Amino acid sequence: MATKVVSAVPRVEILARSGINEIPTEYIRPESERLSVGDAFEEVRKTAEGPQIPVVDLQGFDSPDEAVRLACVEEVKKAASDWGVMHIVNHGISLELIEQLRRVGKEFFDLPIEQKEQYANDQSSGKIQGYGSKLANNASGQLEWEDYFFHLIFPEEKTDLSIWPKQPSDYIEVTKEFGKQLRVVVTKMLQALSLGLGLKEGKLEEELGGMEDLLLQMKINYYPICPQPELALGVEAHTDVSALSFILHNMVPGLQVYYGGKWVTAKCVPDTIIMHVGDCLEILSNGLYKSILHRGLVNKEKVRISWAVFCEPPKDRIVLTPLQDVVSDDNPPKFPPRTFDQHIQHKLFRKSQGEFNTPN
Ligand SMILES: O=C(O)CCC(=O)C(=O)O
Ligand SMILES: [Fe+2]
Repeated sequence: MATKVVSAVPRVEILARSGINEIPTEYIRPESERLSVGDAFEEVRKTAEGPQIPVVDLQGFDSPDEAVRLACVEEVKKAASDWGVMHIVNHGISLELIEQLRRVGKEFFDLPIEQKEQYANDQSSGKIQGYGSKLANNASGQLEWEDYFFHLIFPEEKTDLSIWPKQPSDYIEVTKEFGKQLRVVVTKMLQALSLGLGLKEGKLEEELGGMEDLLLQMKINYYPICPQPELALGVEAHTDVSALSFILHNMVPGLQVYYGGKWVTAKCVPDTIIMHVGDCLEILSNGLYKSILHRGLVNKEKVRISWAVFCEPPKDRIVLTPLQDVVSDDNPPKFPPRTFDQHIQHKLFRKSQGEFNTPN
């Protein structure tokens, strides 16, 4: 008798398709947080006025004219130190490749659940790559309204293609190519950010492990339609532990960043990639570049898919500490030295102590 693959982990997609009008209590956010949560489509309309995530044009960075190049560095520096997040235009990745990436990710998530379950991760045994959903990691058992697929995409020799989707048949080819091209953008951004700190352009890249050891990890976030978007979050408020994170999405709103004491909903700006400064870069720059608090809203109308790529230093080999050139007697180090792994453990510990009381 054929047995059906049934996961012990509840998939949000199944829940969303079951026709429920009310979401289970595990997905309902605490009352204080709910005050600022709403349907993403309604929230993005409200953001039309007020401060907006800056749009940064990277074209000038390749200019032979030094003044044009420096103006671009200034723009990147300003956005990274004021907001810690920006929409990048003229990033250098063709729209065609981005469309292909969107297509193969969507085609994977369009597969029947049983097929996706064959790629299920197993967080309890440390197998973190693959298809997954958030497991409750605190006493309140709070869950997020999303399923995801997580895997390393660069450097190529560290990828494990055996766990990548085999369907659609060009998933691997397209995603590999995207990883390669995004890696070029990573170098460019790290160069601009290094120059912005008054450092040699290769400094941040070198501090983070360089071509061999800086890892690009991709998480495809799949947010099903939610019958009560004003009660749930797709991704709860957090800062990224990475050095940099890049986000593409299917032009459905959802991302919010906490700026100036308010949640600002990101607009869908065509032909741009969103880039966040993560905790590692905040540490290296001694807080000049900000790792901004952000979260994901859901909505009643459309499935949202986002592709987040986290650029991470090696776990144990590098000690992250504010760079010598950016600290002084007037600007002493704001962060103690920690490896990436120690930083993650420290954050988990603080969370388990209930220390992150997120703003409303
Ligand atoms: O879906 C998004 O836009 C944001 C996702 C995110 O913040 C994350 O995966 O860390
Ligand atoms: Fe994030």
